[in-house]
Amino acid sequence: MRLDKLIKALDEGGVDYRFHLPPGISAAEIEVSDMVCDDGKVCRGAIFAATKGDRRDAHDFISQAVAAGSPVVLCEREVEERVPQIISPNVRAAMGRVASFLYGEPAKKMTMIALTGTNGKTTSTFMTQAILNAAGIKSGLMGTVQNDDGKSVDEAEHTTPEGCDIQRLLSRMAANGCKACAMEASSHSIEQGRINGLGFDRAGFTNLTWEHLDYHGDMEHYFLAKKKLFDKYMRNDWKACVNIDDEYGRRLFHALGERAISYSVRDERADFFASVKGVTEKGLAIEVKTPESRGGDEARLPLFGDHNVSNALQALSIAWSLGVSYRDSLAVLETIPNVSGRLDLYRLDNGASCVIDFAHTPDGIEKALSALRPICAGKLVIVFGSGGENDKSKRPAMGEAAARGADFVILTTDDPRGEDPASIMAEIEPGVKRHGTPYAMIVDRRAAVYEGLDRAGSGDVIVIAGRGPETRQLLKEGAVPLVDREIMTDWCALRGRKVL
Ligand SMILES: CC(=O)N[C@H]1[C@@H](OP(=O)(O)OP(=O)(O)OC[C@H]2O[C@@H](n3ccc(=O)[nH]c3=O)[C@H](O)[C@@H]2O)O[C@H](CO)[C@@H](O)[C@@H]1O[C@H](C)C(=O)N[C@@H](C)C(=O)N[C@H](CCC(=O)O)C(=O)O
Ligand SMILES: Nc1ncnc2c1ncn2[C@@H]1O[C@H](COP(=O)(O)OP(=O)(O)OP(=O)(O)O)[C@@H](O)[C@H]1O
Repeated sequence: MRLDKLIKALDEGGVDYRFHLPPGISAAEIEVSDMVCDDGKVCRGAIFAATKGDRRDAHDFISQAVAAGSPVVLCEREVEERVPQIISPNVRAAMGRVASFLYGEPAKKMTMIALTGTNGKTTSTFMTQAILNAAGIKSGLMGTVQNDDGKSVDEAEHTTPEGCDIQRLLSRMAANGCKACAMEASSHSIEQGRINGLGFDRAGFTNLTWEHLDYHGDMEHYFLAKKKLFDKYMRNDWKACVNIDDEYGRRLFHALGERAISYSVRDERADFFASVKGVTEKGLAIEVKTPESRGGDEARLPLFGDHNVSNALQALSIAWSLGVSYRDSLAVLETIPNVSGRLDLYRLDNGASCVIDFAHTPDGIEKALSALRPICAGKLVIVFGSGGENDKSKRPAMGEAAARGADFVILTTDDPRGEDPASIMAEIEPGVKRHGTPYAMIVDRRAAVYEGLDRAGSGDVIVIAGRGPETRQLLKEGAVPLVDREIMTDWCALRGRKVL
């Protein structure tokens, strides 16, 4: 796209910016084709968006970006480099809007769906995408685990990418024939304006529990950040699907009025309701009521836990609101593959089971353990830690949830980042001590998992929680490769055990 055309689009789109064009440069002679916010990713023709982060001010990298081929910068103050400058007071919040015009407003070509909430976003987003794809509505996906542009799948860096990365991904989805995009909207991304430049046709709210209070301060502000999605980012004729089993979900449901569709695993009056009729080692038998049926529709989900029934209802209600029959959706959910690292269950040849799960909040731990209790004939053991340099207040509550739900707790290291792993464990420990559950503290994660597996005999279930499919452990010294599933398979190899 020619720069003068982009500038015209920004003017017509009402974007708040000031344009600085150094003398002797013509905007009509500059081609821009991409936008990045990391100077290491600059290629010829890419606009460099200079954000201010927690650690660095990217204005310091503008000269490197220009040298690498950036013909234009999006920045917060005029800089010396002799390049055209799109100047905006908050680049992080502006880049999504600017990039949306650069990439031809790709979101407008698709049905846009955003799912928010503390837990369950990834799972519900996967389910929604699978249902839409099966219904012939080709759908892309953006989320914590991966980004899918309709052709290829890449590992994700963030739950919700930066604004320019969102728009680039959407343009690839549109080019690959996607008619919809199901994405996760984290509270950070809403608060920072990473989703600016987007409008949504459907949004979902899964739940709001203790997490990210280091960032939001308290639950009220955390809720208000999530609520902004529904107040500021919805298009005409939007609908929202809301979990009314959650206290904040009920509040949101009442605030949204007739736009809201409710779902519940507790309250039969909800628009979508499901109850668990049976639990086996293969999953759950559920009965479902929808706005079109009075109940009696049965389905077998290859998943565990009420929380996954809730996630299934989130996806079912979103798809139904887009015209997909609930029976077709249930058929898809009956064969849905497990989302990587979400209650991945491995049966070992000694009769024990090992489960890898991403639970990293008090509620996630509680839900994961209560999902596994019905299929645990023996002892339920949990191995987990808590991430460093994020919400410290949740640590004792995580310990308490683990001690309440498990028969044995092993505290260990998660991603300590710059913090001392033993100090993090010491902050979880008081919560564990509130119950009489026996526990151990083993700093080295591999040794902790080995200890859990060594303890597990026939009928026992050991849950390795907190990291799901993550591949790198973030230590003070830097990132090291570490995959929980590989620790389990290494243990099997060492002890001569097999995964069945
Ligand atoms: C690692 C880290 O601390 N990152 C925080 C930081 O991001 P940042 O990328 O701006 O980092 P920075 O190092 O300060 O760099 C500033 C800018 O300079 C650029 N740069 C930097 C170095 C360089 O050599 N060249 C260069 O161009 C960077 O690309 C960046 O644009 O500053 C941002 C603004 O305050 C934070 O949002 C961000 O948190 C990262 C993204 C993060 O993961 N935050 C978490 C809490 C988060 O957002 N999580 C949610 C999911 C939450 C959930 O639901 O669980 C998410 O959506 O991912
Ligand atoms: N609906 C739910 N309610 C409570 N806990 C859940 C729910 N769904 C999943 N969990 C738990 O939370 C963990 C993370 O689930 P999932 O990845 O679907 O959520 P998320 O919202 O994407 O999380 P994050 O944004 O932190 O990646 C799961 O491993 C499980 O232990």
